[in-house]
Formats: sequence, C-alpha cells, structure tokens
Amino acid sequence: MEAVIQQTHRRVFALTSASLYCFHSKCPCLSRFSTFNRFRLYGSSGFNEHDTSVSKSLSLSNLAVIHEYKTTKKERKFPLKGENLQVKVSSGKEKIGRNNWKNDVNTKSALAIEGAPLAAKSFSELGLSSLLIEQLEKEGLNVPTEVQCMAIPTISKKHDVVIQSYTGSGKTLAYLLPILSMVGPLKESNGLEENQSNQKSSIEAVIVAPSRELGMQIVREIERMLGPAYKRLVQQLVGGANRSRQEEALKKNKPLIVVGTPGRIAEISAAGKLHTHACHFLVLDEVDELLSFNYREEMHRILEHVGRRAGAPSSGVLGPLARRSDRQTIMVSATVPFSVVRAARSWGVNPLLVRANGVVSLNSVPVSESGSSTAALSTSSSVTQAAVGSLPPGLKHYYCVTKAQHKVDTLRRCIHALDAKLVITFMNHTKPLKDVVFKLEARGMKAAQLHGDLSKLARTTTLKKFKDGEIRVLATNELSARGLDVPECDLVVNLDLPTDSVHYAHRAGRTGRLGRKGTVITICEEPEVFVVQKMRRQLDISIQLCEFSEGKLVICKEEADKLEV
Ligand SMILES: Nc1ncnc2c1ncn2[C@@H]1O[C@H](COP(=O)(O)OP(=O)(O)OP(=O)(O)O)[C@@H](O)[C@H]1O
Repeated sequence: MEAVIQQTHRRVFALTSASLYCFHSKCPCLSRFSTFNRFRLYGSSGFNEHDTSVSKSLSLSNLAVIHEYKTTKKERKFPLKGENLQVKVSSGKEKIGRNNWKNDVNTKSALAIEGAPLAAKSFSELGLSSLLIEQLEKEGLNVPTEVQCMAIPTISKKHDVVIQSYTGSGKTLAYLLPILSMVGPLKESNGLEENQSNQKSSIEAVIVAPSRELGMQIVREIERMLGPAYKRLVQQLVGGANRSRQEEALKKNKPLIVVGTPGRIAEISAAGKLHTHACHFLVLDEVDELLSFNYREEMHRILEHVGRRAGAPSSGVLGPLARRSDRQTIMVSATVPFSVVRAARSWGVNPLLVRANGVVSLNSVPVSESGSSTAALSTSSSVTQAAVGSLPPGLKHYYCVTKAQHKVDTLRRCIHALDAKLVITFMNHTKPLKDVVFKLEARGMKAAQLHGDLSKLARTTTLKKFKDGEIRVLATNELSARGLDVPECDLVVNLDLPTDSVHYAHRAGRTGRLGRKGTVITICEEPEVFVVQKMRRQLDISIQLCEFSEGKLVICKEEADKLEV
C-alpha cells in the first residue's frame, strides 16, 4: 500500500508535491486507510500515459480514495453485501455547528460514514423512512443506483456534500430521497415533531437549478414521491412563469420545498415573499453551472439568505458567501471543476465528496491555485479534471467530417442509419435552429426547436411532444444540455462543436441514461477535427471517425489512426 502511494507521489510530484504531501501525511482519513484497510490510490484516466498535454494534473478521479472492491464496467452492479464503506472524515479542524441540526455532523463524523451500505440491494437498506420506501415501490423503484447507495446515508447523516457522478446515474433521487425522508409527510413518524412541524410549516428545502426545464423536472420528481395528496407541498419558482401566482401559491400552500431558477428565487426572496431563513437544506443542482458569472448576484443572495436564522450575525469577515452551519448544503453535478471544490469548502462544514465508488473528505482534495501564472494551463487542467468520469461508460461516440452546407443532410442520414427514435441535436446559437427544423421537416422528419427565446408554454409543449414521441428530432442549444431527462433519447448529435469537453459531456449525457444504449455523433468540418481529438483526450473516451454510406454507419479506422496526433 505504502509503495503504491509513494509511486503515485512521484508521478505527480512536479505539480503538487506540497499539497499531496499534506494529503497523505496529515489527512487522518488516509493514514487510517493505510493502517487498517486495504486501500489504494485510484490511478484512473487522469494519469493517462498517452496524453501528454492535459491530463497529467491531479483530478478528483485520480485522487479519490476507493475501496478495493470498487466496481468496474464488467463487474457486478452492486458490491457484495457486507462490504462497508469506511471513511473517516478529517477531524483536525472541525468546526462546531451553531445549532442542534448540524451538531452531530461535527461530533459523529467518523461514525456517520462508517455504516454506509455499499451493498444495498434495496432502498430499505439505506435507512429511508418506511412511507417513502412504500412510495418508491409504488413507483416501481426498487433498487438504488450506486451513487444513491453512497449519497443517501451520507446526506441522512447531515453532511454537506458534493455529489459527482456521471450523467443519468440518478443524482436527483440521490439527494431528494434523504430530504424527503427527513421532512414532510413521508418522514419517519414522530408524534412530537409532527405536531411541531404542523404548527410551523416553513420552507425546509430550497432546490436551485439553472434552467426552467430542469427545475420543472425536479418538481415532477418530488410530486411523484409525495403523491397527489401532498403535491402542494412542493412549489416551483421558475422564471418565465407568472410571478404573482407563484407568490400567491407560496402564501396559500405553505410548501415545504421550493424548486426554482436562481433569478426567480432571488427576485421573490428580495421582495420579502420567500422566507427561507429557517430552511435546513440548500441544493444546488448543476452547481458548476450555477457558479458561472451569469448567476453571480442571484446566487449571492440565495447563499446569503437560505438557512440564516433570524438574528444570526451577518457574514462579516468571512465574506457574503460564508458558510452557514444552520443549513445543509448539497451540491450536485456530473462535472466538478476546482471552482466547485473551493466553493464547497467555503460554504460547507467539513464537506464530503460523494461519488459512486466512494466518499472522501473534500478538504483532502487538492485544487490548483487560482490566479497562478499558468492560468491557461490551470483552466485546461480544470476542464480535464471536471470532465473525466462524467459520462456513462456504455455510450458510443463518433464524429464525421462534412462541409457546413451538408451538415443537416448528414444529420438526416445519420438518424436513418442508426434508426434513432428520439434525437437531440445541439447547436451553439438560436437562429439557425429554425432552419434545421425546416430542412428536416421538408424531408418528412418531425422536428421542433427548443430554446430560451420561446415562451414557457411553447417550451413545455415542445418538450412534452418530444417525450411523447410526437417529435423525432429536437433541435436545441445549450439550454437543454443540463439535466434534461428523456430516457428514450437514443441519439445526440452535435451540429456545432461544444465549447469544451465539459459542455460535450453534458450534451452527450442526454442519451444513454441509467444504463440504456446511446450514441453521440459530432458532425464537424475538417479544420475542427483537432478540437474533437482534444475533447477525446480530456474525456478519456474513444470518439471514432465515421461516415454514412448506403444507409449504414461505417467506422473509418484507418482515417482515425492517420489523424491521431
Ligand atoms: N433507483 C432507480 N431506479 C430506477 N430508475 C431510477 C433510479 N434512480 C433514478 N432513476 C431514473 O433515472 C433517470 C436518470 O436520473 P437523473 O435525472 O437523476 O440522473 P442525473 O444523474 O441527475 O443526470 P444528469 O447528470 O444528466 O442530470 C431518471 O429517469 C430517473 O427517474
């Protein structure tokens, strides 16, 4: 074990000697592993030998401490019963929570994770309330996914977490289930608490998502769990919808959970119509997107107000985004760049990084220094670090080369060749989407456009038609790249290149959801091929060159080899 660690140290020494030294020698969780358990450092694709340009940096993937029974593509889906995850959370400088809600996070941190069942074959093994398990069974949900096995017990123990797992792996229920097990009508019944909460009925959870579509999707997932009788306990606060109606609903229904986009939540909060100071949970879904400059002011307000108890001191020297020990902060994404690690550390109390194959203390994950002289390299390595492990292993990736004016025709031939049922095709701008739809429809293929300039009603209707199979091709932009769950979507086509590999990952992740088959095809022009190759390296996946001939997809092996740099 020690030898493996030392060898790993040598390989990354040039980049991170100081931080890795701290990670190993000072992190109690790692030294504990060395002594009592058979662990190894996970040397994944981040140490990819063939990639000399970008992937030698440290990544969450290659630094995650994993159990020796880590599942691989070919292994069983769930580890054997009795294989417990044993992670001792760093105890060196634990902050003491300010109220009862989070006190036990600090005092029982080691114990909290030790019982996490890696071996769950059913939701009942994860400590959820019996009412919730009944509801899950009614909905035909019996077996938790790997990331749910890890996240549910960790969140139930009230830890602040960052959940990182590939697209379509069930991250939404991974955070919703423990919340619903602790608040609202499905929680484990406790007469005393029941009476108290009935009297108070304040907002218990705020869930923020970057798009209306994703927000509505999360609302529907909560409604599905709550059932028709308690639907009113979740309230959507998304932009584009009537704000006064949302405010009235807040007043009338007294929801326990609100789900919304940053702008609308911040707007209603600033108007004094959303009372979240006593709120226990703040979920930031697609957290890396929410951290982008676009949402800066709104997120600032949300982080400032959610979970701040009346009379609590203002953030003072810690800055406006300082941690609030009164609330549990849950951050979620398939892609977790350094910026998220840094943010999570400053907002959370001893935050943990939860992935399908293990849980580690986020404080032990090294991040690159912001503002370093090698800013460009730092950005590139952050992209690589965020992108690796973000895609389901079963997805097939291809690219084909064509002239700009033939792209739509290539798209059509590609759909026929693969006999794809539901296709999402991405472009970078809104204007040309209409043209694509027109050309496809002219050749008898049902298509529609979806973008942010359409009304909320038009967007909802189009999405519903697509999900119902009335539309075969959805031509869209980045709006639909994040979180959108259309399980039957079997093909994603990039008609324009995504900006980087993180964007590639989120677009690609709209297909191949939860173990289903899925294909991703990038249609590019000759001068753009090097970008595809760069993304291939950063994502550490195979993207094969192909062409469409006689109604079939043909892989051009030789060409691909020739083009390889
Ligand atoms: N345990 C389960 N059993 C069966 N289906 C599940 C289970 N958990 C989640 N699902 C379904 O899997 C699909 C994908 O889940 P979800 O949208 O939460 O993925 P995700 O990891 O959040 O993806 P993304 O990163 O793209 O947002 C959804 O249709 C969801 O209802």
